[in-house]
Amino acid sequence: EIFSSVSKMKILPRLERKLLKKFEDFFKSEDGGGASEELKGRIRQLQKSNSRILMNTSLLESPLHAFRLVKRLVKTWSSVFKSSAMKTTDLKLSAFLNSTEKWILNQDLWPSEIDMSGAAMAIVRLHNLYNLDYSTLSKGNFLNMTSQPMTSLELAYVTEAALNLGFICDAKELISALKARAKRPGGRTTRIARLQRQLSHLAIDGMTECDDRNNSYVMPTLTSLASKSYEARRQAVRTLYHQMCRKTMQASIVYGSGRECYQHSTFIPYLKFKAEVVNSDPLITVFHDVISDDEIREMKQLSFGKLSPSTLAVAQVAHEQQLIRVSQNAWLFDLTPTMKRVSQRVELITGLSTRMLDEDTHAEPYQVVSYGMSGVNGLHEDSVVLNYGLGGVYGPHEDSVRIPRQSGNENTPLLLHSGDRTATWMYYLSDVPLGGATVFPLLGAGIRPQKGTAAFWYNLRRSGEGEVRMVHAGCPVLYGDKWVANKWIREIGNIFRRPCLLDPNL
Ligand SMILES: O=C(O)CCC(=O)C(=O)O
Ligand SMILES: [Fe+2]
Repeated sequence: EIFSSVSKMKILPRLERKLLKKFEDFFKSEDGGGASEELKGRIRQLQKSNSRILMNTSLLESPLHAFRLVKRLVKTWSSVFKSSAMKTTDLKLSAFLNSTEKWILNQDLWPSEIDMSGAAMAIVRLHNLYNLDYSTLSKGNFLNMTSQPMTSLELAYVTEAALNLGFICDAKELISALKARAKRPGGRTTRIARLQRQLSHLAIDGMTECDDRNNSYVMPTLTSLASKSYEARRQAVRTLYHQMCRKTMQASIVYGSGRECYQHSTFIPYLKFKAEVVNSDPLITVFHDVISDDEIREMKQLSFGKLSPSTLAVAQVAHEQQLIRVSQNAWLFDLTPTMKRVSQRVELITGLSTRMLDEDTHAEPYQVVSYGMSGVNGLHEDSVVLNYGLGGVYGPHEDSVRIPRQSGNENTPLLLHSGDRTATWMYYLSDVPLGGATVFPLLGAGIRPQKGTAAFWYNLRRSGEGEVRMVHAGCPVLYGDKWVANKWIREIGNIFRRPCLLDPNL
């Protein structure tokens, strides 16, 4: 699928193939006489790895394979260029190496060190959150996919990523795996000593240990939570969020207490939609088969060139910054007949107006979100948009913007005219084989993405106050590609369709 974010990753083996071809051609040419057997051997080795992945690029939907490919392109290739340039005195070979390295580094999609550490971080985040086993990983297995065992160097990169994320527990497990290897004949320990030093610094900085792995954590009541500090509340929500992500990993599409199925009618008599109540109070509903594959294709097509890294929401802790939102988004207006029709459907089903006006608009344009690893380090913001589709995530947040979250909040002027985001309608534009559920930590409810469905809920109470229980999050994507389209429906244009009530409890 050309519009998927993993598809950019899938272009890489073809790019590597072109690079290999340049070497092959050079070896065969008159100028190639100076190439050593060693260099030819390394290229043959790389050809083998390249053909393996070219034959089955869907392997790259797995973070382990993705990491290994990026590592090869960044590290192995740079060592090929550097060491052969150092070892040779042949001018023609030097010139070839020089120009070829320049050529490849100029390819927009060619990954950099940042992408490599981003891929390693994705692996750690996924292991941490879903309680996966590092000894399985070090044997080269990720979920149900098997491959060659990881090298110590690869493991060390992943360990470094764990340390950079401040994941002490994960770093400890990885260091033990490295130590077990060092005991074998020929094992090396210098790298381990360095990683261990880094780990002890982290511990001194007062980072907590292994706190999130608790599956039996029970949410304190909302009233008792209200008296707690902001930090304590945030931590409680995070723990529940992680718990919910684990619970929904392999659940059926809808996970919640109030499951109930019904035919949702519209004012067009024959037009009914299958609906499922995910949670009854506050209400969260999932609607099935509300957007067709053709409509989805058009929506992705329209956003493809417009995707840019999502701005990060508030970052509380420096090292957690990258955990909050790893995705790209594009804004789409109702400019085509398809988009108009897709919006009318939202109106038909919810009874709310999605009319877009210059001022006092009833709804926002679609925010199409694709979860990838661009922006992982917050460093990528200005560079070429890369989206390798690894470990995309959106941490717990509320969609309503009544309380400006940051000074200079960009939403404030819009808020004055159109009111808050009364309701959220979210189309799911892809299936996600593993991970990537939308979860509501305070309600114990969750929705697994299914192409063609949509979720709907109100962010405000009838009194106009924000509904704090609607905190929700997108779980990290373990495998596959995730796309959603948000339609936020505004308050003022819908005041008669959803009248306000004075009772703050409603
Ligand atoms: O991707 C998801 O599941 C949630 C997305 C979301 O909450 C948002 O974009 O506001
Ligand atoms: Fe949201």
